[in-house]
Amino acid sequence: MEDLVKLRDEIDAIDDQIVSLFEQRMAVAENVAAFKRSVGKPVLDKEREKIKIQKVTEKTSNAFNRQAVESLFGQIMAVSRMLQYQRLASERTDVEGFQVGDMVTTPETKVVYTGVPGAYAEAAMDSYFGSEIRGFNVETFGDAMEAVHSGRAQYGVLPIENSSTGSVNEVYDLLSAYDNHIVGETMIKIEHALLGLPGSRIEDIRTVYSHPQGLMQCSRFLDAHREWQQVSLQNTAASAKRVLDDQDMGQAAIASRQAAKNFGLVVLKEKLNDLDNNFTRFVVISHEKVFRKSADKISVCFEVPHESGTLYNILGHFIFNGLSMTRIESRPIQGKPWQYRFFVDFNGNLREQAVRNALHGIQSETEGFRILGNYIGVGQQ
Ligand SMILES: C=C(O[C@@H]1C=C(C(=O)O)C=C[C@H]1O)C(=O)O
Repeated sequence: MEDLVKLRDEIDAIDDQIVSLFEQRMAVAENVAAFKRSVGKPVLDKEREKIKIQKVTEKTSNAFNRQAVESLFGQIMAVSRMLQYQRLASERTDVEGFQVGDMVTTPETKVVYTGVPGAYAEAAMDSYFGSEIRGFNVETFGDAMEAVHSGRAQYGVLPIENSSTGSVNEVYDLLSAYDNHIVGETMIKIEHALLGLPGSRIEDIRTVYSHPQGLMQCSRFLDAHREWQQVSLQNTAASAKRVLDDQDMGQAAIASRQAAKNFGLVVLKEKLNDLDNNFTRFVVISHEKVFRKSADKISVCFEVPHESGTLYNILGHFIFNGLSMTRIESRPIQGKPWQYRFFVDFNGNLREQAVRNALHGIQSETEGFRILGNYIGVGQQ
């Protein structure tokens, strides 16, 4: 025991030196930040870091320490950069052109959703905006993005995630492709039903239409009817419309009860989803770069270089600045096999310094960085 106390004393003495040297190093890093600001040089200097790692690892005496020193200095330089980003971010007044603003709607405000009346997106629009707006529908998610981008609609409502089947990939891809921004979100409970023509019976069904998500969310029910042909359409309400248009007793749609009402269909079976707790989260988008003072959730996207440890370093900016991530998603980058664009949601407001620090660092160390929006998040069930 005596020995352990002695050894720990030794470690303590060494640690005192490490802390003191670390603080000296950080003070120099601060001067580096001031110099870089004066000449307009970026914080990250990959070449210098590479040489640095080479030099310090050469000074080690065995393979274990070589790897340990590489990792340790990777970390030391990462915090040195974070300090520099903090200094530089505190001088910036603007965050990517986002302005504080309120969402004002009037009975003339045009809001676009995808699908035909009765689509879940229409229900999401109603739940977010109420009835005092002018909603209109388009066929595809791309059409909705385009309508918001061109100003034909002030807002758009698009599904982004389902609690049982996950992300709506196409909407993620459109969010990164278009210069539109998330200004709100809403969540609705999805309850699928099997809809047929009046007089049709489950025994006669041969073809079932729905959105791919609708088919996926009812996979257990459909498994029990494997002889049915499953056909994907743009959205669930369009599937109901198809059944009405074709007037074929052998066809059914998986859609909402509301869609049955809208298209004069009958409910052949209710509660089709595998899970009773089935929610879809919708984002509200706008072409304007606005956020509310009370906004508490931020979505960003970026690409990281195809090198080991890069994502780890980027996520370090959230952790180091005390920000809590709520979601991370990745999508393949078109034309760059096995490279990914990441989408991260985290809690915060663009006016907070910690958020600005983190975003400045992430922006500087990634490609194609974008703030997708800062909005009021809905409680995830
Ligand atoms: C301190 C600097 O800024 C960054 C941090 C480094 C470090 O802590 O050693 C090295 C290179 C830069 O990425 C610098 O440019 O020297």
